[in-house]
Amino acid sequence: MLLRVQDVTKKYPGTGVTRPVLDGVSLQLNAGETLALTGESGSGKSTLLHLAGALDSFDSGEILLDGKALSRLDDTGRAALRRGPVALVFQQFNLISSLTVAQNLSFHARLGERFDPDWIARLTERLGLSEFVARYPEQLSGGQQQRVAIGRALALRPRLLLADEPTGNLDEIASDRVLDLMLELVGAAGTALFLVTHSTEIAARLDRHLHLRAGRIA
Ligand SMILES: Nc1ncnc2c1ncn2[C@@H]1O[C@H](COP(=O)(O)OP(=O)(O)OP(=O)(O)O)[C@@H](O)[C@H]1O
Repeated sequence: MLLRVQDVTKKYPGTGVTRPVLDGVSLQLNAGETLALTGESGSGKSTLLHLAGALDSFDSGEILLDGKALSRLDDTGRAALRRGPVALVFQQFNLISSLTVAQNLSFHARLGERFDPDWIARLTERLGLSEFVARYPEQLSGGQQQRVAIGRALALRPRLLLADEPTGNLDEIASDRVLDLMLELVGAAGTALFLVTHSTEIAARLDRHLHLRAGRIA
């Protein structure tokens, strides 16, 4: 079992909201498996993804990644996770504006000492980024930036890719193409994918599909 979320609850303090945002959520994800999470706006999808990526803390329950309890990790342990086993793609791509496409693609992999030039060359080619490698993010379209963000995450050959609406800014055809590529590339890297989406069509293409309703798996 790669990811195990056990009865997790989460409240955001200071908001005056007493109902937990996540209210006893449990799920499991095997190595190499793809899982879609849908749910209405505000149902807690992004919160759950953030918790799985050790970006935020939870109030009770436990999240185990490769058997490691996330509640017990300190900042160093959390940072180490994101330089190797776990990679994230969010709707805001967070590309580094002072680095070229080629440098953005290899940045995290170099930091995590997982730089593999052949794999990055394959990602660059498959993601259709070859002609843009010398450009800076601001010289790219939104869809091109999105593909760089996906490539940068996969450059790590992570065990788990957490993706929050990674095709949310694309039209249907572009979104299908990017999803095809993501599925191909996570398959090639043996990476498990945990993907938040509003689209039931996208969700249907993954191995499994869970739905979150008001902080609970429906
Ligand atoms: N940092 C925060 N502080 C306080 N409340 C928050 C914070 N982040 C999210 N929330 C609240 O938690 C709830 C769940 O938010 P979350 O972003 O997880 O939902 P979501 O299902 O991903 O929504 P969407 O589909 O609109 O992105 C919402 O009611 C939101 O207002």
